[in-house]
Amino acid sequence: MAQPTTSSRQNSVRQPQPDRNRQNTPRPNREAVSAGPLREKRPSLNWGASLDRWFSDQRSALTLGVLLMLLSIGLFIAFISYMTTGHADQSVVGSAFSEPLAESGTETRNWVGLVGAFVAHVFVFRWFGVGALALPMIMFLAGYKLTLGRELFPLSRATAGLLFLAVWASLLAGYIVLATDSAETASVWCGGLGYEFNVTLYSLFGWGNLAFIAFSLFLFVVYFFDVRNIKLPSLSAPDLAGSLRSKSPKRPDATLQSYEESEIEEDNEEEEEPVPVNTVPVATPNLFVEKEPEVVPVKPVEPVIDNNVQETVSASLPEVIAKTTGVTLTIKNRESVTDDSADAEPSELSATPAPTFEPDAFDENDLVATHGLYDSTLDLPQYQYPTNELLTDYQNNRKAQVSDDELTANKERIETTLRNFGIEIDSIQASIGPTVTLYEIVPAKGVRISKIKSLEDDIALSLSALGIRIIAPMPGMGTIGIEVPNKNREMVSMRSVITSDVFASSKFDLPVVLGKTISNEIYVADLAKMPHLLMAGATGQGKSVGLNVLLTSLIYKKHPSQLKLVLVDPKKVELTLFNKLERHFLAKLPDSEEPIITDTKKVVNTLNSLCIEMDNRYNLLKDAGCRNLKEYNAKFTKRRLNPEKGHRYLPYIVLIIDELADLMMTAGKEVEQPIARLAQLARAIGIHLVVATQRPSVNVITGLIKANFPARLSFKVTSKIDSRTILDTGGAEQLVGMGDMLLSSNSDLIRLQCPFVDTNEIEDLCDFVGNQRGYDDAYALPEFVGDEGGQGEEKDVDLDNRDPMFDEAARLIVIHQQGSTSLIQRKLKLGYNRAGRLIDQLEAARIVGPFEGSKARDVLVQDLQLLEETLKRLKGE
Ligand SMILES: Nc1ncnc2c1ncn2[C@@H]1O[C@H](COP(=O)(O)OP(=O)(O)OP(=O)(O)O)[C@@H](O)[C@H]1O
Repeated sequence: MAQPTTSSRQNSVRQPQPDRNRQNTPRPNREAVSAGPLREKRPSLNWGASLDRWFSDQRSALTLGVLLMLLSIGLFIAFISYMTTGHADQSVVGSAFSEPLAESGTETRNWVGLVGAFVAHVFVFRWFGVGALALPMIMFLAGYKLTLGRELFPLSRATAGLLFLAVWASLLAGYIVLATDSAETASVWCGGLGYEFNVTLYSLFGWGNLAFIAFSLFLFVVYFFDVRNIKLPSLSAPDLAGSLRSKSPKRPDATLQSYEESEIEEDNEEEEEPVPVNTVPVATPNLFVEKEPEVVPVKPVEPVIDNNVQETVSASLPEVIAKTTGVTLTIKNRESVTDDSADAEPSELSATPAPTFEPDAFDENDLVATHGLYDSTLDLPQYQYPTNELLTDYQNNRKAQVSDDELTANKERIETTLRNFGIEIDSIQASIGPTVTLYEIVPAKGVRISKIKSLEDDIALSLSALGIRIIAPMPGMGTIGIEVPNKNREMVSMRSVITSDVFASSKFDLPVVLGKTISNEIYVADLAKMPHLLMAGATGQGKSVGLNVLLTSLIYKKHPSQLKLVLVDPKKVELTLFNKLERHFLAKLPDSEEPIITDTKKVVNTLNSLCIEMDNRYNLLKDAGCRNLKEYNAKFTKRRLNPEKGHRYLPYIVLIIDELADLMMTAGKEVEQPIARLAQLARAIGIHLVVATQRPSVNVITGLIKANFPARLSFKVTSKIDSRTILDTGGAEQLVGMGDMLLSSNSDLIRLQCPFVDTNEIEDLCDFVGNQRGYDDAYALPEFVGDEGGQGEEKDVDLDNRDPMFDEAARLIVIHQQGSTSLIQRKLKLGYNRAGRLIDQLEAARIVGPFEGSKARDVLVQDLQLLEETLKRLKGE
């Protein structure tokens, strides 16, 4: 027989085929189809792919989902019906195939007819008995997921659980049926499986097979709920009552917020951070709870009866066990709690503090599939980025052109001056910048560059201009540059740079627009890469405007959830306008009233607090196996980091200090050390420093500070020495003020004109942002108790009234030999305040040494044995 030719096969492929997915899959270009190698495109050859396509088509999923739900309801009714009418139907089902169908159909008593009776007969009578009900439940859950795209309960776990219960219920019912000798009437409850199994087991163990059935339940509970240990209650009656009460009060539909509100009422101090208003975590507490779960300690709890709160949580299996047997199971697996009980704090299920609680079944794939990527901006979903109209359009001042006459005259003067000193030049070219014009000279062969450089003052004199700067040689150009200030300079408006393409399309992490270069290009830098910036400039030369420009750039580009500012303003007036951003962009110490720090003592505390934040962040990065903030946040966004282990989205923190000189005078080493420490280490974890000073002298910009600030920016300074101090080279003393500046970064020196932003514009900007809905409070930095605070508190520590977690914390500290609050915080999952109180108590008990700045305290007890003795002594045993 003639085989079809290749072309005839191709033709058959090109025949119009009914394709259900046509609307979803882009239709291939006709020509491409006819011209391309068609053999590979034959859809009929790849069943797997077609099936995949069919499933990925939302219409198919919807159809299948609804079908499954309908079937599950039908089956459920059929099974229930069979359990009541099964006996009557058994003969009908038995004779169904020997008699006409219509006849059998009319005889059947099942509510879902003959089919219902038949299916129920198989599943209920032959197999699982009452356990068969699990089947329609599983089908319903699967159908629900397919139809609505989300899960009522985690499907795989629910299926596993229900399948177990199906078998187990059948076994238990089988046992009861056998024990009561009621197989004749009640075998429908246990099904064939349960009955036969029990009969077999009975012949082996007698009535002891109940132990087997009970043990199988125990095994299931252990593995399904990942139970690690059983704590027999050593609690007194009120303790137990307290502990049970502490876990049960819950509104059935309690959102995370409402839960936290009640927590806040209980212990206001425990609050660590403003609760982010992120809709995703609110709806699904299984996901990103930004607040660390607090372990509920076992302590006598005063009965608190809250009328709003009812014990309506559907008791989970471990709870039932706990209530009925008095044995508390410590549950490790968070997901074991069903969806609505996921509202519950994990540790609430344990009557004993459970520092070992580590939810490890954190299935990020499931989470991303169900909820999508984490979006920090959903904290403030309505937030509007500032509009360009808030900034003034300085049309009139736009261009200050240098006239041709001015250009030629300057060129000639330069040439003459150089010739007068015996220097010949081959060519001279001018490029006009906003503030200065650069004359680029190609010197004749044999001219020594140093000679030209030494003529700086003479050239300035002949041009009768201030602020001439000679760049000899121009880096990478083979020319010599002479910068001559323009008579009429251009004012670079903030609006013109913000609206520029370079800035608008910038993908930098922390883009800051620093100004215009000499060739009129807009210069945008990434503060995250700098990674810190030192700024100097004599008074009135544009430093404050420069800081405002920097802040404006960041506020224009960043969402409040991504950036926090710590503003230090010892001059008290420069940054006050930014007060309005308190609930959006500012960060402050928990106890401080003012979001902008003006008091030196507070500055020291804030800097140390940032060091703690840095340490905390490093610990988080270490746990997450990430090298820097970007990787960490990317991982968090993909929901691969478990918030219950303390992980959270980490915003960038930019610390701005407006006047370092003042601080160095009043606090010296106290500020120098944390600044240097932050500058050395904080880049990777997203804390960046911008430090400005009027006096760039060596006792302000010390070697320690300078070494850690590779990017430095100088406005006009008063002397060459100052210029050297800040830039390591002269030149800043030659600048012409009003935002004329030199940026030294990676050994490049660039002259820039800083944009101008006026106070009115800043005011409008801050009003615009500040009037929008923000967080409840400023971003809370970790609490830091200064030296004298620590001393004072020591007297207040009452060791008779120790924290319930005291022993646990002491053991932790001794095991790790590290007296750090953050260790307690992380390992015991406590708030900062409570961890701080614990460390004070540990100090009072002489388990740790006194406070030593941002370093961890000494641990005074060497091993656990000694510690246990100390603990006994404290208890008076
Ligand atoms: N980029 C700029 N473009 C145009 N004019 C500017 C620019 N920067 C500053 N000026 C002018 O210089 C004045 C002083 O600037 P600014 O207040 O920033 O100085 P400062 O260095 O902060 O002074 P101080 O240290 O005394 O606070 C401004 O009022 C403004 O008129």
